[in-house]
Amino acid sequence: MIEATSLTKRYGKTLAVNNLSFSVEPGQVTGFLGPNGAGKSTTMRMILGLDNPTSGQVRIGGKRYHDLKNPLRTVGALLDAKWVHPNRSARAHLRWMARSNQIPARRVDEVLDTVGLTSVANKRAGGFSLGMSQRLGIAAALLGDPEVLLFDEPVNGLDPEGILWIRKFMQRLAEEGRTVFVSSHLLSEMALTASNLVVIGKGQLISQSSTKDFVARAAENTVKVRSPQLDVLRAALREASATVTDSDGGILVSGMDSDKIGELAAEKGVVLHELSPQTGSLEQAFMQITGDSVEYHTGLEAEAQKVLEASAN
Ligand SMILES: Nc1ncnc2c1ncn2[C@@H]1O[C@H](COP(=O)(O)OP(=O)(O)OP(=O)(O)O)[C@@H](O)[C@H]1O
Repeated sequence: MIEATSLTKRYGKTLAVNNLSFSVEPGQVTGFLGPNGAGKSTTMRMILGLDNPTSGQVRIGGKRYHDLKNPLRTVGALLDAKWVHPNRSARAHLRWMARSNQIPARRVDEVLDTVGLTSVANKRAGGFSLGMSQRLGIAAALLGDPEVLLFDEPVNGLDPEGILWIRKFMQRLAEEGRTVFVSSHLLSEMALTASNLVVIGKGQLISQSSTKDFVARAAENTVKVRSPQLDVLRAALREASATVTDSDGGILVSGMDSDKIGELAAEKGVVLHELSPQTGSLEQAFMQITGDSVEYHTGLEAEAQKVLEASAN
């Protein structure tokens, strides 16, 4: 369990993390979502004692990182996959880490096997692909068999196979009862991976909820309607408190789902030519939730679509 209370970090004039409180429970993957520059990495560094809060605190299993007797046995982290001596083999790298943390050498082969790197254990880590480096980083995080695992943007730059592997792996770690906290700026990826979300923007908490609730809130749909009797329908919808805007020869309705609109049309004897829920508005809704000044990567419409498809399944 991770508990942040009024966590604040200032770098000169920049307030990177601002009065942030949240908790991360064991047994599930919790996504840490926010746009680039929102303060995710800074928060993770404070959890790991790599940076000191300006004020507030964060505890892992009730303790501050610096007060943990054997930190690697309590918390493992993947922050930067390329943090490996390039001429060392994967096995030598892990043995060196194990030695410096009083972890038995036999654990090295166990974690290599867990992440599927046994066959390349003696190869130079400097020659590894990004996907293999990520696996090695995860093996290192697992060396102390920790209860709590942190992953900072673990799927950045990975191919679809690598992304799928990491997603399944994190879910497996959570099923084993561990606390898994993973940061990303991609809503679609988090919607597929995490069952809970801590969402931040400009260093502040925007929401902490289940992923399902967050996506439902972000994806509040509009419905497109075409009809030869639009005037009648428009008036009936407004009377029923739905919001109606004209669009492309038809109307867009929000505040009422498609079932209800169809029933209302039937009641008024209105012929419908189209009644289609619009799902592309997730990005906009998400931007509203996360604030006006955030910058997201392009391609979010496609991302939004994937989220909606996944949440429908
Ligand atoms: N060591 C530092 N010195 C000064 N400013 C910093 C430092 N580290 C982070 N910042 C600033 O703090 C803010 C939050 O950065 P942070 O890296 O934590 O965000 P992030 O959500 O992890 O973003 P990204 O996904 O881009 O890494 C940014 O404005 C960043 O420029």
